[in-house]
Amino acid sequence: MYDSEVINEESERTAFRKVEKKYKIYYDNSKKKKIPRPVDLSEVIDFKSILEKYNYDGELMEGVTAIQCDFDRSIFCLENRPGFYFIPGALSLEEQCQWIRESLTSFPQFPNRTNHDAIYGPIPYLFVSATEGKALVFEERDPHSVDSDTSNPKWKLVEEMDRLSGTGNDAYKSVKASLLLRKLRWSTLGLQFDWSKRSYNVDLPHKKIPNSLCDLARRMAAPAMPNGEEFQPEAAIVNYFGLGDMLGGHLDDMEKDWSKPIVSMSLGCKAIFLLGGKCREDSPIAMFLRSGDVVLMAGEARECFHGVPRIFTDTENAEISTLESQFVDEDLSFLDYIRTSRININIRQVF
Ligand SMILES: O=C(O)CCC(=O)C(=O)O
Ligand SMILES: [Fe+2]
Repeated sequence: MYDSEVINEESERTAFRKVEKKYKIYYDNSKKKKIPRPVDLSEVIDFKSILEKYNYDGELMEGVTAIQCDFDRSIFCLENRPGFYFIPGALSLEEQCQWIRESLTSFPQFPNRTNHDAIYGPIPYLFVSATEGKALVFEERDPHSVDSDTSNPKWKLVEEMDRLSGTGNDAYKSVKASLLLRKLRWSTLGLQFDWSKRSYNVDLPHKKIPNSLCDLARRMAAPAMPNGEEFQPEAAIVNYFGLGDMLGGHLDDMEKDWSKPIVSMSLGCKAIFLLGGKCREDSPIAMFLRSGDVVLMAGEARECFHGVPRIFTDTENAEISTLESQFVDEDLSFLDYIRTSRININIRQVF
């Protein structure tokens, strides 16, 4: 579902893939610099300008509707994608900063799992280690050992200088924490998903999603909940994107009840989101996702292919200057990270 590298030949020819390729970053080779190929963004729906125009004269573009409910932000829907909701600027700057910090520090911590677990086991304090210039030294796992204690990694953090001076022991290999941070692609909160079985495994050790994130998700989900029920956040996936990273077209079909929304929050650099139809042959609708935007996918929209073909990290297009100004007065490591990254937190009710 998340492996954008594995795109089989058939899907190479679909309408979804065609649009994905249109927006994906390609470079034109010049002698010295890699220059991103210009892309025509005129067909990308921009809910920020839709909101500005709506506030100004009450007008909406064709195909877009506004829903009336007792929510303190404007919510837009697409006529031909029932169950899809877009809440531009739903999160305050403080909320954005808070969830960026948590996404980088506490969320990738055991028992939450990350894409690194399969190779390295849990890595504590990855973000801090990266900013302190540390390296991780791994002890080769003994293939005959039957150690099942996954909370006890077989490696230690060392100062970069120690690493350079060498351990003199060939059984060790090392990798810079900063490289692992750049390669962090996802972490999972709450009930853990077993990718190999493509299902939630309630027996895997897990920690509840933090209450404040649950409260936020419940509040955001309310407009899309059937019969005024309360959303129960049980699992979340945090996606981390650097320049050139994309999330291929997929469906999130592992949760039992599709009438409940997926609450999806964008943080950091601006991205293009593609919302397709129920098959890959349906041409997707492209829209911008900015830091603080929230998207809800419920009902029929849960059956629609979607993905993120592009993030923008250049100053003109990333649109994170206000977010940057929040981070300048504190730890600059968050600022460094978010300048070239996007984080998405999507929260699900599983049962
Ligand atoms: O990054 C996004 O905005 C979408 C994420 C997503 O679709 C997912 O994790 O299932
Ligand atoms: Fe998804």
